[in-house]
Amino acid sequence: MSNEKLRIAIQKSGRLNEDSLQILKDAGISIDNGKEQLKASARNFPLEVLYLRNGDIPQYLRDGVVDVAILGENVLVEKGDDIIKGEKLGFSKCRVSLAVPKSMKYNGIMDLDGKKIATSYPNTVNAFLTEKGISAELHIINGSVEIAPSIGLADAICDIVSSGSTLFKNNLKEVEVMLKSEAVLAISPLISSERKLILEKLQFRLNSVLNARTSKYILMNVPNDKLNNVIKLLPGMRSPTVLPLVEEGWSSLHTVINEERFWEVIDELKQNGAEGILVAPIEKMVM
Ligand SMILES: Nc1ncnc2c1ncn2[C@@H]1O[C@H](COP(=O)(O)OP(=O)(O)OP(=O)(O)O)[C@@H](O)[C@H]1O
Ligand SMILES: O=P(O)(O)OC[C@H]1O[C@H](OP(=O)(O)OP(=O)(O)O)[C@H](O)[C@@H]1O
Ligand SMILES: [Mg+2]
Repeated sequence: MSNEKLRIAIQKSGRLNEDSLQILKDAGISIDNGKEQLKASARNFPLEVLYLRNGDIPQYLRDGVVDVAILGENVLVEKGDDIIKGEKLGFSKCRVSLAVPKSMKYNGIMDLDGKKIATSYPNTVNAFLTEKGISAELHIINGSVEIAPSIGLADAICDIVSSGSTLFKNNLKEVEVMLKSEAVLAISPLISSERKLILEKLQFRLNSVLNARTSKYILMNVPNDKLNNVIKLLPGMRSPTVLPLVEEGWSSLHTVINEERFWEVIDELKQNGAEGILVAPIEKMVM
């Protein structure tokens, strides 16, 4: 057997760290995790994990020092346009937005022409403003961007927004959403063909976890004369399973459904006489 290992970078500490370790764990990969260690190996998968600062990861990918990473899409947009974007991982959802003081009358992006904007994402802002034909002066800071307007450092800011509470607390309002982001698998353009084979195995496992996370296994009892209506509401993996109940005229119907779709159709299921609806989590889902 080859000793080849895939090198993955994940955030050392911060918002992505915990969910990144969790998704690897759910994919059946156990990592010996001395918290102070900056490098660790997986026990049961050919994977070496490097714990790094997010902002440094695009350069490591570019140089081929790491093969793959878990990173916010927003970081790739800012400084990794040569990095290959893989699977979206469904966590750390946020947006990168422009915000101005609540008291400012904002009629459109032209109101920012000639203004000063504080941000940690200069390339993203520049690309956005250039496309709109706006020129502004950027003030680059690495954190606490939202206080810039209140201390007279800038007229507007560009930063990450999620719940909006940081903007609210700083008397700011979101005026333009420049991009939407979530954690993604980021892949080095220099990855070797040998390691690519390991990456494909990792991607297969991650996809099984992701499919399972967004799907539910549902069971319900349905009167036979309504079965066709109910089946039309529920597209399954191939098609639903229908089993007769002991009580005549009734069937038990089993299927897999996207959780959002389930909430969309629940009222119609009930209207069609479905009873005893059970919804169960799925641990892994191989398509
Ligand atoms: N409030 C938020 N809600 C959801 N996701 C967020 C939020 N803030 C940041 N993120 C996402 O998580 C990523 C990591 O954010 P975090 O603040 O932990 O790290 P950082 O300070 O940008 O990076 P570094 O590891 O270099 O210190 C961001 O790039 C973004 O994709
Ligand atoms: O819309 P909200 O839910 O309030 O989230 C947005 C805030 O979260 C991030 O900061 P973080 O807490 O990661 O602090 P940091 O600046 O130290 O990275 C981001 O830079 C915003 O300030
Ligand atoms: Mg942050």
